[in-house]
Amino acid sequence: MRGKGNGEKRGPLRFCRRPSPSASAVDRSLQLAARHSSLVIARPPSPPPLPLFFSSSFSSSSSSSGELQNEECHLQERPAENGDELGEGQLPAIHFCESVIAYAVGMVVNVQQRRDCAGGGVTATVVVALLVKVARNWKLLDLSDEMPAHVGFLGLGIMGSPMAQNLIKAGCNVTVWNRTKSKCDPLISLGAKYKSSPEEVAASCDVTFAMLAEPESALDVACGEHGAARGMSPGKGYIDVSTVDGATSKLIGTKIKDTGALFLEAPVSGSKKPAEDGQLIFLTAGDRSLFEMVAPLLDIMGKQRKIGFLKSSDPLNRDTILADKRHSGIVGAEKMGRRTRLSGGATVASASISVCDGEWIGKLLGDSFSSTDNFRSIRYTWARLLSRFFLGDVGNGAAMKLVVNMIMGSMMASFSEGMLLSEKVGLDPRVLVEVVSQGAISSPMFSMKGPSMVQSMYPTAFPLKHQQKDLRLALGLAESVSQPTPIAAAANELYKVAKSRGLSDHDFSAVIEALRIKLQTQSKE
Ligand SMILES: NC(=O)C1=CN([C@@H]2O[C@H](COP(=O)(O)OP(=O)(O)OC[C@H]3O[C@@H](n4cnc5c(N)ncnc54)[C@H](OP(=O)(O)O)[C@@H]3O)[C@@H](O)[C@H]2O)C=CC1
Ligand SMILES: O=CC(=O)O
Repeated sequence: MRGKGNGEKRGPLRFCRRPSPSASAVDRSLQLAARHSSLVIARPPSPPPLPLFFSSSFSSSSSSSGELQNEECHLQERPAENGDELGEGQLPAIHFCESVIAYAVGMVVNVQQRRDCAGGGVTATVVVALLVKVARNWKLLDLSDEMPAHVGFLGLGIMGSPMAQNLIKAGCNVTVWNRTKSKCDPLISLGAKYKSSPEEVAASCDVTFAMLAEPESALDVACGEHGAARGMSPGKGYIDVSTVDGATSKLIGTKIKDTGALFLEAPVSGSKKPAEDGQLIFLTAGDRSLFEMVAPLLDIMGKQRKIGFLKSSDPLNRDTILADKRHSGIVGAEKMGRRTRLSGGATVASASISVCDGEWIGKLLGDSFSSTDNFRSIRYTWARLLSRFFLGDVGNGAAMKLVVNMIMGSMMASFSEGMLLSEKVGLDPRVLVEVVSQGAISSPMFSMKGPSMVQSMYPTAFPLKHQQKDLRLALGLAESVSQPTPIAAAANELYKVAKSRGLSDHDFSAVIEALRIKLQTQSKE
């Protein structure tokens, strides 16, 4: 028994239960016992199957209106890696133990009663499972996953606000601070507490996230006069999710760790919309134990995909399905009939996936189905692909983020150049966007931003000034290992021109305006 109610102290760090626990093995045992009682007594619960991990790549096609029509998911069997976790379908160990306890005690009761008929076994197992459930509800037996009870959030800009909001909506106890206090108000109205300095937030919370503009503000908020470090102490944790360079991150990490607290750098990939939808990718490094403690929080803010595998006696007739954490069940799958033989002899099918709000579509294993209930009768296992990566020592998360954003900044500059060239030679740039979206260089970024770029509109998701900052920091990183990066360097110059023309707070796709200015200047000469 581990007593740890909401906010209760357990050692220095307080934990609470996950806000939305998934159905436990006991719940499932009860459902199973009710529906297939012979299964419950016929044999003890099976051990968790060996973990299977798959890498996936997605390509999407879009309609002429640019709307996402479907996604195709290709899977390849691969060894387990950082960021992988087993899904529920594979019975995490804790749920397995619960089932074993329920079953074993049920058998003991059964034997003591000297009843060996099936009905007695079922009754005993169901009674014990019910007792376990009651004990769990009364916190006499708590086998659920845990997460830090009090969460601080510093920096409520484009990214920080929706991230903190998702934590609040998920039931976390969140305390916020932002330099401009008015940005805290919408979160306070959702239930967040407010403190007037980073120090006070850190002092009152178990873990504190920070999402600041650039290295200087990240450093100031963490280590300044009333910075978070002053409120830190052993058992607490500081997670900096801002995009900064490795040196800044190391400095912040050292100051935090000097207080006895734990530190994790965790910059995110994904912009305003992924932050709102809880679909971010976390690139973490630092204290592994803090990474594990805050994993449930990262999963609230971050992307999760669940890939299911229908079991079939015919290895050539296995199907893959994809679930999305925003939906309670599998979001939908449509059999394509295309199958791929993969390395190691494993065989999985390709399936095209459509999100359809909980309703089933398509066909699996040749059977039509239209409801979640129908699906539940099909045996399947699934792996959870999590979008949080633990990359080792502090600095590696920052470096990964800078490399990714260096590529992104160059891609956007190149896309802009192509759009202007297509215009110049008399092509319709809207058609270019469509052509690009259908081919090998398609990217959600081009499909999302292309249509508004054609209209010279740049609604801010990722501010141009931050993209230029990332290019600057990436060039510094390259310099530190003497690697030439001519393409990124050229792109950086364009973003600098855009900044000097007052486009800092526009979306980074406004870099096309810097090219336009160059064209106009040239034609005047
Ligand atoms: N937007 C995006 O698509 C993404 C951004 N990022 C990165 O996340 C970080 C935040 O980005 P985003 O939310 O877009 O940026 P915003 O510019 O919207 O927000 C910046 C935040 O930093 C605060 N801040 C700035 N300077 C200071 C300072 N001197 N002292 C205290 N606080 C300060 C701002 O406070 P105030 O409100 O008072 O100005 C605000 O809370 C950046 O590092 C960015 O590169 C990462 C992934 C995607
Ligand atoms: O840092 C920006 C992003 O979109 O990721």
